Amino acid sequence: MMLDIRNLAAAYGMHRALAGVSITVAKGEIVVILGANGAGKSTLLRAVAGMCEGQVQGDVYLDSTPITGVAPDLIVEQGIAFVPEGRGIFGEMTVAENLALGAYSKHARARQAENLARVYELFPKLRERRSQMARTMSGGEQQMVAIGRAMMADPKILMLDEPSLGLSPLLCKELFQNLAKISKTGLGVLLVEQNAKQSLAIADRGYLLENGEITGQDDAKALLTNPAVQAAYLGGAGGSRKPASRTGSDTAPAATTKSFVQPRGSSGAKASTDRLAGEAISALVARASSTPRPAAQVQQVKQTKPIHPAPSISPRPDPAHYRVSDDPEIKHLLDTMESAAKSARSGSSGISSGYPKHTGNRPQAHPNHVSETLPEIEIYRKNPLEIYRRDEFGNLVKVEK
Ligand SMILES: Nc1ncnc2c1ncn2[C@@H]1O[C@H](COP(=O)(O)OP(=O)(O)OP(=O)(O)O)[C@@H](O)[C@H]1O
Repeated sequence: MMLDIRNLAAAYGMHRALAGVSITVAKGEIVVILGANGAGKSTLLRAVAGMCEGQVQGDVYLDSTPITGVAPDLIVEQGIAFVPEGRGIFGEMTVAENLALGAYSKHARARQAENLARVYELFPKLRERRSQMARTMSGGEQQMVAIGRAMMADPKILMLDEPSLGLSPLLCKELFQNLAKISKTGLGVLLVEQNAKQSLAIADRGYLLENGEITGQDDAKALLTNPAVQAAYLGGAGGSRKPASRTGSDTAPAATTKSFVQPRGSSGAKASTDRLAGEAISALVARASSTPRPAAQVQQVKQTKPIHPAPSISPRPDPAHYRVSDDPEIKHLLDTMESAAKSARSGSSGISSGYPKHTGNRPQAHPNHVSETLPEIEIYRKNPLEIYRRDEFGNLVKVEK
């Protein structure tokens, strides 16, 4: 087995995003992971690529070599290339320059010419447009650049996070046909997709990811005809391709979605609360207090009532003078978060003791000690890659994405 993911778990502070995930991808195989928004699909790919911002536990093997805890650039060097959601290509660089960036590892540099020929053969349009600025390319062409750049790393496994996002149906079709061509060259493809129909059509196997856990797996053809998969992902009765959003509609219940894919016991409202779990309560209150809340947000918070039963609600003050920290619901929420944060720091939640491998330099609280000071802020973010180009005077100028 080329890629072997065993028992992978990931958590962002208090929020568990993945648990016990095991997935395999063989040489030349296309494997698709289907899941609702927030199911943990991106976290899974980022964890395998060594780029997860949270704490990761479990084992990942590439051709039987363990790669868990290895730095992202070394994972690329070992043979896993990752095309993130949003592509991440450099708009102010030409197509050829973007492709060349993909061959930065020693191993890939040695095979740069060969890989470039392979990319141009797969995507003849990239050869035609090699001198064009990437930002002036269409969405589909930019996706080709992103995939081409990943292939310049000479990978054994290509991982893609929702590559069809934002593409027209015609371009989606072309994209999936291209992925099928790529797999025929011997690469294993691990794909996260919301476009279940077209991705399953080219895939060999698929996994269903629900609330961070694998809840089903089968041959792609069997999944295509599975009534539950059809209902949840293929526009069947009561189904929805985007059952829950992480952003604006977080708090809206996806009542029409079948429970087969709806994240269990969670909602967007809980997830967004958990995202704040690492931040100091004092900072949250200070930030909230200085920001008058617009009326629309008042409405959203009210919708969280079923999840966080609030104390009785007093009449709303004048919205012009409204301060978030005065809201009893917010106070209740902050109190809950603070006590959760305290118990996590005292070791009772098991999060800090359960994720020993990648916790960085975070100080570990003594198990019996409950700190009286407020929690410090924890930031799960790594520096983005920055690229500079020399101008005609020899000065370095940052190339924007
Ligand atoms: N950097 C982060 N910090 C805190 N929480 C995060 C972070 N990234 C993701 N999460 C949370 O982890 C959970 C899984 O997120 P993830 O992005 O992996 O889901 P997804 O299945 O890829 O969703 P989508 O289809 O919307 O991209 C969500 O609840 C999300 O809010």
